[in-house]
Amino acid sequence: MGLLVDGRWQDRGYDTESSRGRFERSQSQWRDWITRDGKAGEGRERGFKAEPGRYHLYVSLACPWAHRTLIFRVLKRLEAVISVSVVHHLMLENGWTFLAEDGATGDTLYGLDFLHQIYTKADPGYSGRVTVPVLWDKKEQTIVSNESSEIIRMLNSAFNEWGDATVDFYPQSLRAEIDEVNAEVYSAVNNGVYRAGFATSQAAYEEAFGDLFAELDRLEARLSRQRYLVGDHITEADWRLFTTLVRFDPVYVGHFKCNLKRIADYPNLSNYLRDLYQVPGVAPTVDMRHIKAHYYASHLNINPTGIIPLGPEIDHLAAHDRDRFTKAA
Ligand SMILES: N[C@@H](CCC(=O)N[C@@H](CS)C(=O)NCC(=O)O)C(=O)O
Repeated sequence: MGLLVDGRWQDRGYDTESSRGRFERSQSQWRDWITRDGKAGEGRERGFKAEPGRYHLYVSLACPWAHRTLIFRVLKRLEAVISVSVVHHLMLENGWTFLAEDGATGDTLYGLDFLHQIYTKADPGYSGRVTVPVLWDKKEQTIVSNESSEIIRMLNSAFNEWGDATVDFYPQSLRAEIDEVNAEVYSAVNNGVYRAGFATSQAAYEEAFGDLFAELDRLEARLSRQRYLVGDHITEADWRLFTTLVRFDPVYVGHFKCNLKRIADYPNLSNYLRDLYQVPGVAPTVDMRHIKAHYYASHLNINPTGIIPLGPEIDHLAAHDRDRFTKAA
């Protein structure tokens, strides 16, 4: 694990010393927008026009943030419109690499060795973390965005001419509620598992752990009343929660010490997880081998032997009971 400083790669972990053992996620630095007409996003200078074949995603199948973008690409039917490269699941001294083994594709655009070279191709003086997902513009040869929450909004609305315009995961009328749910889920759950797992003080771990399970209890109650997080239609909020839930029992319970309960112990959350998993197109985006191997073998500060546990056994294709809401409606 490392980062770029003035364009030079340095092998360094997260600094938790200055924050009393707390893991604090850095802000993503590339925040431009692809729009239908090519106008720059609000407060931005560079504009990017939606065009088929122009853009590319660099993802890891292990990463929950990158996973969101893959789900949107599939469900918005953008596979032929936006191409993808998959990094290798191991992230060690060189960060994410393009070793083309075990389901990783290599860098299908330039044949580079490391993801950090994509960042320095876009900005030779870049300082910061080298994260997936990256939304890349093949025409301008630059990064449009490395912020998954914004990339999924672009995929949701900018490419409707070529994708499925009937699918809208961020409808105007639900935006305020979606944003509200996202904010809670982000800090306590999506980022919460990392705050627990990467904490280097007992107090920081316990704080994250408390926030996480309090929020899972609230979500369990919410999902006892309605099929999805925001009513009876799947929205962006559901996909953002899904990518954390699907990793929870196999990885976060053990590796990140989020072990008060498993998702399997929450009837509504576990049925909801199966419901989302069974949406056509979603299952192939879930690569449990990459997920487990990445976390357990890349974070050697947490798991020094790199041994990847074999369990648990989970059947995401088992029946779920979520139709009960639709039928009652
Ligand atoms: N805010 C970013 C976070 C992305 C992120 O942290 N990705 C992780 C993988 S799960 C990563 O690439 N980490 C490498 C690092 O921090 O050095 C987003 O949502 O896109």
